[in-house]
Parts: sequence; structure tokens; C-alpha cells
Amino acid sequence: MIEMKDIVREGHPALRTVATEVTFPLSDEDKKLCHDLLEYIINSQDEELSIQYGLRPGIGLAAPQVNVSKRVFALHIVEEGKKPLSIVAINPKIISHSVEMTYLTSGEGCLSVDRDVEGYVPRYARITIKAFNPDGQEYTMRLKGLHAIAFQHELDHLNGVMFYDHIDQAAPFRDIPNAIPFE
Ligand SMILES: O=C(O)C[C@@H](Cc1ccccc1)[C@H](O)SCc1ccccc1
Ligand code: NI
Repeated sequence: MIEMKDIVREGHPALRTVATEVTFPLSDEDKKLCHDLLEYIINSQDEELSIQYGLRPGIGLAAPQVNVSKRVFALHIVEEGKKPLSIVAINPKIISHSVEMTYLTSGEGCLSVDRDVEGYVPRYARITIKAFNPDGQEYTMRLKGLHAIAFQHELDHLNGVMFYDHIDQAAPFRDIPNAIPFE
């Protein structure tokens, strides 16, 4: 299982590298990677396991964050009264997006960043994505809200982008044009 010691921190070159597409059928190693990424996020959201293993809670984790430069990430988002999102996205792409933007009013964090970086991170409010699951089946989804934000955060990791790259350092909390805040 992945633990915090396996997660690389800012400054590590893997976080600034454009990751490589995965080929199908998946190797046993890639199948284990997909399993382990999703397992970490689920474990990190379990009160007992997160305390027992010292896991920082997360809703997403990308392969480059465990020093594997492959285009794979996992999301596991369970919100009260909303449809849960639990996916492994392989070779993911945003195929269309809204003009409208959004941002988390609390700002963003990252399992690979051991400090608070304040400021609004502009994200597309709604996105249509396509990706492959571990069986090699392509799927398409329309995402909004936290699902869309998290998908964009993880996709950034596959392109060597960190969330704070999007923050306007001159005015971190400046209003973002055409954006609906996400509380
Ligand atoms: O480091 C990662 O990629 C996991 C990120 C994912 C994420 C960050 C900001 C916004 C959306 C997703 C976080 O550690 S997950 C922690 C978290 C939990 C609930 C809501 C937002 C962030
Ligand atoms: Ni991150």
C-alpha cells in the first residue's frame, strides 16, 4: 500500500515532468499502480487507517506523485447527498470545457506540498473528459463542481503543473472573471 513516505514532495523532478501515456493491455505493474493509487485515497479517508498509517487525507492522487511518470490518476470523492465519483483515469483528456470558470474559495492543497499556498486557483466550471479504465475501455464523463476541480488538479500533475502555478501571485484573491466560486 502507498504511504506518505512514497509521495514525492515539491522540488522532486517527477512533479515537473510531462508523464508518458500508458499502453494496453496493462502490465501487472501498471494494474498494481492503478489499484494502489485508488487504495491510498480510500484509506486516507478512513478515520482509523489514516491515523494508523499517518495518511494525509486526499480525494485524488496521480502517478507522478509516487514517482511514476505515467498518465494515470485516481479520484475518490464522496460528498453528502451527491453521486460519488470513484475512478481510475488512464491517458485522461479534457475534450471540451465551459467558458465559465470556478475556484475553491478555500484555495487548493496538494499531498506533494507540505505548506499552505493561499490564493484562488481558476478551473473550468464544467468539463467533458475521456479516459480509459484499467480494462482498456474508454469512457466519457461530464464533470462539474469538486469533481471537475479535482480532475483538473490531477490532470495538471500529469503535465508537470502544480496548483499554485495558476495563482495570480500579484493578487492571489483577486476576483476571477466569469467565475462562480465553489464553497
Ligand atoms: O495532491 C493531490 O493531488 C490531492 C489533492 C487533490 C485536490 C486538491 C485540491 C482540490 C481538489 C483536489 C488534495 O490533497 S485532496 C485534499 C482535498 C480534500 C477535499 C477537498 C479538496 C482537497
Ligand atoms: Ni496535488
